[in-house]
Amino acid sequence: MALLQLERISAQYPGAAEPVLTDISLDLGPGELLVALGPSGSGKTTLLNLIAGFVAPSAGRISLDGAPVTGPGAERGVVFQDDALLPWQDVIGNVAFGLELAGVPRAEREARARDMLALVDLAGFERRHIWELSGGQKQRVGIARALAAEPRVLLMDEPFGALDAFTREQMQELLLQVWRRTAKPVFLITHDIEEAVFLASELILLSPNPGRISERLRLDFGQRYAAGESARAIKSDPRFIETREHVLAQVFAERQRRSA
Ligand SMILES: Nc1ncnc2c1ncn2[C@@H]1O[C@H](COP(=O)(O)OP(=O)(O)OP(=O)(O)O)[C@@H](O)[C@H]1O
Repeated sequence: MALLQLERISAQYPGAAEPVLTDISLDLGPGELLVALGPSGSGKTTLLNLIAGFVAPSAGRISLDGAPVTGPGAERGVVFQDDALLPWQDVIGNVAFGLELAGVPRAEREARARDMLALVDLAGFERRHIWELSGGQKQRVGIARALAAEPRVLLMDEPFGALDAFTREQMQELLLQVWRRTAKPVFLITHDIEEAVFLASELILLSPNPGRISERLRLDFGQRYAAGESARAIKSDPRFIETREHVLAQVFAERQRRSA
């Protein structure tokens, strides 16, 4: 059964002549990693904000566990590209911050924060200051913080977009490990084709003006990585290359159609 369901969603910003998204239907099932890939302006962030409850749809229905989504909620944890960590708090303070606001007692919230830091391979970093961390480590703190609230789904808005290429690959691998360890369903948006193909168990391609789903693909490269195959072996597999080229061709064909 779908945990998160979008049925024929459209969205339009006040005063805009055109809708930003039209007729978006998708399901996120348990243990899935759904990736939305699209060029700038195709409405990726809007789609994530609709699911997060930051923006309301102009038509259609969004539900989580069968209940309509009407605003933000702790059962949807969000990780942003530039994770706004609190500079005056140490690492564990940042991860436990939401739990503190929710009134969870100190011993319990610190125990949970420690577990989440271990999950993202940051055990031993609890008392570090935020300014002592690299970009990739900050993103891991952001993931640990989102998971600490025990959300039903994790929503990720271009989470690795600001990282250098090497760190970005490391973070993709870390995300797949976290995904395997927690079985947490993930919805992630990106404009990086290789990242999308590597991570997704289901990939949706978004086209702009107005944003809509132009193709859906079921993929298993991320599952293969999570099951122990090396990232290098997967990314040099002819099937991976073929899929990446197919997606690239779709994106270019769409761009050509638009400029014709
Ligand atoms: N709050 C807003 N008010 C009005 N228009 C907006 C708002 N947010 C986004 N838009 C418009 O909606 C369209 C889609 O934006 P959105 O950020 O969802 O796309 P995106 O695919 O995430 O793009 P990018 O990859 O550049 O972040 C753009 O034309 C943008 O100008």
